[in-house]
This record gives sequence, structure tokens and C-alpha cells, in this order.
Amino acid sequence: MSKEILVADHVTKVYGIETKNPVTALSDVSLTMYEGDFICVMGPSGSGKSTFINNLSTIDVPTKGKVFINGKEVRTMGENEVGRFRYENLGFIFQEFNLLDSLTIFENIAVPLSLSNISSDEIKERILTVAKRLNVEFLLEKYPYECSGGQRQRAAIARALVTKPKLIVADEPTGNLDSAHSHELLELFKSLNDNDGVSILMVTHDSMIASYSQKLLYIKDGKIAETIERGDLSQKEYFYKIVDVNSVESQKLFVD
Ligand SMILES: Nc1ncnc2c1ncn2[C@@H]1O[C@H](COP(=O)(O)OP(=O)(O)OP(=O)(O)O)[C@@H](O)[C@H]1O
Repeated sequence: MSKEILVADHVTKVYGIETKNPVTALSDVSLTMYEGDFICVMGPSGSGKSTFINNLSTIDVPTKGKVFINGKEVRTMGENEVGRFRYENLGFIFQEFNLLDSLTIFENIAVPLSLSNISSDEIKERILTVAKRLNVEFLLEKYPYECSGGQRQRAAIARALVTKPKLIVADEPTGNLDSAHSHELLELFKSLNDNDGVSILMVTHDSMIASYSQKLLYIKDGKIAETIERGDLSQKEYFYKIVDVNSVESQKLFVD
């Protein structure tokens, strides 16, 4: 049986708890993610998708409930341990790329490896390999401000993958990519998932992109309202199920 990589146990997140207007963005959510899972998170704007993945992946701390990664409760880890854990296991891809403007694309991709003991030859080789996969090898000597939005996003993805993470956490990773590059990225995710056993937790609003996953969580009002498993469905059949869930849930937003 596959190993549990991430467990969320009755997680609640309230923003502004000390203020007059606290917002419960996540309400008593539980999830067990196994090694090799490819899970996609969808839901209306403001439903709590980013809060969900941030609280599950050490970026933020829940108000109530527990998160375990590789069997260890995140709250009990010291800051250094969480930092090391992130470096060794997680690859983050966000819509904001946070590339450093004073560094070239090559140097930006190298940043996560600067803490490692890897030789400079291997660093170079790893960067070239990942840059080729993301089609940014011709940009390695350029600075981020010399690149387009899509190119910067692909460079940021290369930076997230250069450490060979066991779990990719992605929030709208295709937000700045055109359709062809979006599908290329998802083919890459699928190959990392199928062939390298990399687990993926991804937020998207695009049903086509979501159809690359194996499981879909539909979040509404800070709760998991629906779960769909791809199972034996073809990608097309799964896609139609995802479209259905989204349109049924959207229709519920209309008040007669
Ligand atoms: N730092 C914060 N402080 C206060 N409220 C917040 C904060 N971050 C998010 N929220 C609120 O929490 C709720 C959930 O936000 P979240 O960003 O998780 O939603 P989302 O589903 O990812 O939205 P979108 O699809 O628009 O990105 C929203 O009502 C939002 O306004």
C-alpha cells in the first residue's frame, strides 16, 4: 500500500481571528494524500482553495486541526526543520513567480540548490536538463525583466523542479501560460507523476487542466463539497465529469 505523504486532520483556518470581522476560510477539512497521488483543487473564487493548499504545505499554519507530512506533525517541527523539509521534499509553483531581478534565469534556477552539497558540475547539468524540459534553455543568460510573463513562469517552474521534489504544490501554475505551454506543463506533471512517483497537489480553475489529475476536490465555502476520482475513466470522460460538477455548482449560485 502507498505511503501517506500528507494528512490534514480537521483543519480550520480563520483569518483576522483577533479582529471584529474574522473570516473562516477553511472549515474542518480532512484529507489523506498518498505518495503518487495527483490531486486537483477547484472551486469558486474566494472558496478557500489557496488557503487549503497553503495550510497543507507548511506555507501557513491552521487555526485548528493538525497537518502531518511524512508522518510528522508540522506544528511540532522547528523552523529549521520545516525549512529543510521544504527544501528536501516540496516544489512550490505559484502564479507570482518571485524570481530575483538581480539574478539571471540560470542563477534563479540555481537558488534552491545553493544550500545543497551538490557539485557545481552537477548543478549545471541539472539546470540544463530542467531548462530544456521547460523550454527556457535559450534564456539562461537573460534577466527576468528581459523575459515575457510566460517565460518567467516557466523559469519559476524550472526552479521548483530542479531539487527533484517529492511533492509539487502548485497554485494556478498555468495562469500565465498560453494553451500550448499549459498542456506541455501538464504533460510534464503527468510524466513526473507516472514515471517518477512525484505527488502533485494543484489548484486550477481550468477543467481541461484539471483533467490531467487522478482526483478532484471541489471546494465551496471552505469545505470539500465534492470529490471525484478519475478511476478507469478516460481523460475525456473525466473532463466532462469535472465540467458537470463545476456547472452544477455554479448553477447553485443563482437564487431563483
Ligand atoms: N490574508 C488574509 N486575510 C484575510 N482574509 C483572507 C486572507 N487570505 C484570504 N482571505 C479570505 O479567505 C477566503 C478564501 O480565500 P482564498 O484565497 O483561499 O480563496 P481562493 O478560492 O483561492 O480564491 P481565488 O480563486 O479567488 O484565488 C476569502 O474570503 C478571502 O477573502
